Amino acid sequence: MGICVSSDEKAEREKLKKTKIIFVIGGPGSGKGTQCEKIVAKYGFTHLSTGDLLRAEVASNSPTGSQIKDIMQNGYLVPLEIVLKLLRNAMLQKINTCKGFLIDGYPREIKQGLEFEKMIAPPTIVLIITCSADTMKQRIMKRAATSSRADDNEATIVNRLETYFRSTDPIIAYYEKRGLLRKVPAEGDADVVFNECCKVIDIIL
Ligand SMILES: Nc1ncnc2c1ncn2[C@@H]1O[C@H](COP(=O)(O)OP(=O)(O)OP(=O)(O)O)[C@@H](O)[C@H]1O
Ligand SMILES: Nc1ncnc2c1ncn2[C@H]1C[C@H](O)[C@@H](COP(=O)(O)O)O1
Ligand SMILES: [Mg+2]
Repeated sequence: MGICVSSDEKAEREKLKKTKIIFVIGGPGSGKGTQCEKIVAKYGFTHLSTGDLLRAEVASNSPTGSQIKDIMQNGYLVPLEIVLKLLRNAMLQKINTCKGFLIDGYPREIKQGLEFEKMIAPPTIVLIITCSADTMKQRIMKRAATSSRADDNEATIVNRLETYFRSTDPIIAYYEKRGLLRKVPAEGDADVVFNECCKVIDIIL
């Protein structure tokens, strides 16, 4: 017997497939959130950061929040099922008003990308913000002075960088092969980086 899909669910899937979806990836502190804010201001897209969704879950003291708190505090990846469920729900909440999605911090592994396509839709492009590990570290340590993030500390940064570099090359190769990858160098000033992001986005509008 086939799986029964309700007409509401079919309509949601169709809407998600028609919406522009930009994955924004890059190392910890590379500037994903900063660029997404600028893109939102110019293009009116909806910004969803998986890190923000997970931090909100921790702050809510839900059972899932308790399950992932230590993982995040130590700079490791949260299980895919948890991240994707939060992300899909957040997308569905915005689908009727959204001009396009910026999915910040996802995918962190190829299987996240594959499962997203199965459950939601393929990305229109994958924007990768690139800078050196030293630059990332310096940016996070500067942010640590004012952020309340439990993972903005030297010990966790080491793990976050290791996690990033271990899992990212296969993601780059996978989306490059499909012609979806767009690289934006991010050593420079945030406005210079933004200018490069705009060149990439203007082409898909
Ligand atoms: N191009 C830039 N030049 C200098 N500082 C920057 C630049 N882009 C972002 N920053 C600063 O670096 C810090 C990290 O930026 P941001 O939060 O956007 O990174 P992120 O990739 O979202 O990090 P995370 O993965 O930890 O969420 C912030 O304090 C931000 O103001
Ligand atoms: N896509 C993700 N998969 C697994 N874990 C994730 C994902 N996005 C965020 N996380 C966890 C692990 C990260 O160290 C923290 C903070 O994310 P950030 O993008 O730096 O805000 O959350
Ligand atoms: Mg961020």
